[in-house]
Amino acid sequence: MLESTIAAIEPPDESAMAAARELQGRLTKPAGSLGALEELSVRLAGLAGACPPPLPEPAAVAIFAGDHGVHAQRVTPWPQEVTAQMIGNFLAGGAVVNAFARQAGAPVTVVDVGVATPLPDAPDTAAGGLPRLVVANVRRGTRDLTVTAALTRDEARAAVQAGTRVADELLDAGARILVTGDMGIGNTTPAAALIAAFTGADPAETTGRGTGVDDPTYAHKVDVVRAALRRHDPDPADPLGVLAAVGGLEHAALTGLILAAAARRRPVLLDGVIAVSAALAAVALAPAAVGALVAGHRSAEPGATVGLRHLGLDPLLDLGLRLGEGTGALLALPVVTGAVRVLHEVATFDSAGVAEK
Ligand SMILES: Cc1cc2ncn([C@H]3O[C@H](COP(=O)(O)O)[C@@H](O)[C@H]3O)c2cc1C
Ligand SMILES: O=C(O)c1cccnc1
Repeated sequence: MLESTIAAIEPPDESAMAAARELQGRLTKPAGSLGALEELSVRLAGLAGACPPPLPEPAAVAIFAGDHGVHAQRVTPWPQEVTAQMIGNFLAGGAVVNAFARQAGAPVTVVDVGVATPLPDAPDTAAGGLPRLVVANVRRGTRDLTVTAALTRDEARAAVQAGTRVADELLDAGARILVTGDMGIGNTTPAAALIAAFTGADPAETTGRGTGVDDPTYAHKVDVVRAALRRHDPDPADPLGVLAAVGGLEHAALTGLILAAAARRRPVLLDGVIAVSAALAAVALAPAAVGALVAGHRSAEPGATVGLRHLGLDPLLDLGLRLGEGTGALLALPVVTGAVRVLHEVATFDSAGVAEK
């Protein structure tokens, strides 16, 4: 199943890109005046194989949640139970991601792909507007990657496939763009390890303060990432092996979501450092998947910048966010829609009777 998804991912359609570039040049604005939006519109035309590409509406947010054995190494000050408790908050509509999703008009799906502690009772989602919960728990949290591989290869594959299934469901239901979200206390540590493994950057460059650790904890966290890489020596040519050795269940599921969307020529709006680490795995598995990726924002986590550089992606927003959940990506959604809307709605010099220079 994963192999057929990967095989279906094609490079961008050059003629649709050329048509979008040409159309941008005829619209009633100075050439290039929409800056990064112009190149984004060209990329989305290439992905869709059409000019103009479809408006990315409606969007759908998928928040993948998992726990982490490396939590035992005190890489985060928060108790592990907060992952499950925040799922309760998401399902009740009370988290930051819910506020931003309501603003964007995007439904939220919360996926338990590897939470370790019991989930709180879900509120009655029939009430309308509240997120849906999908239970696809592969195991109750990863193993401690400083001691052993975080996941078996089969577990990593199962988590990737959970992500592809969720993407397929959301796209079948009519979503035209997928927005990535994550929840998992401790998950910036495996993200830093994945980014170091796929880019070759030093753990000191890929590790950040996550929820806001103090100086001694930060130094320890860098050591933990360094020790994990030394122990497992993950091979970037074996992306599933990297995800298994030093990844997380939500990271692997996000990799699957990206691959499935790319296979169906639909864009994925990336949130923060967890999404970037998953994107590196997806692009290692299928290089052409990069054509489906839009970087929503530049997370304050330094690994996100290292990963985006490796992917050749420029983030749309740079607001110093360091939350995750999908928050930064949701704020960028109107920018993506605007970039495409220009190709649909703006008059040409010819049609509007506006003189050219
Ligand atoms: C209340 C709360 C809400 C969150 N929402 C997202 N995260 C974010 O912070 C966590 C990663 O940071 P670290 O690796 O330092 O633990 C993840 O759960 C991520 O989604 C949160 C964290 C907390 C505490
Ligand atoms: O940017 C992120 O994705 C992020 C940053 C800190 C904590 N959790 C997530």
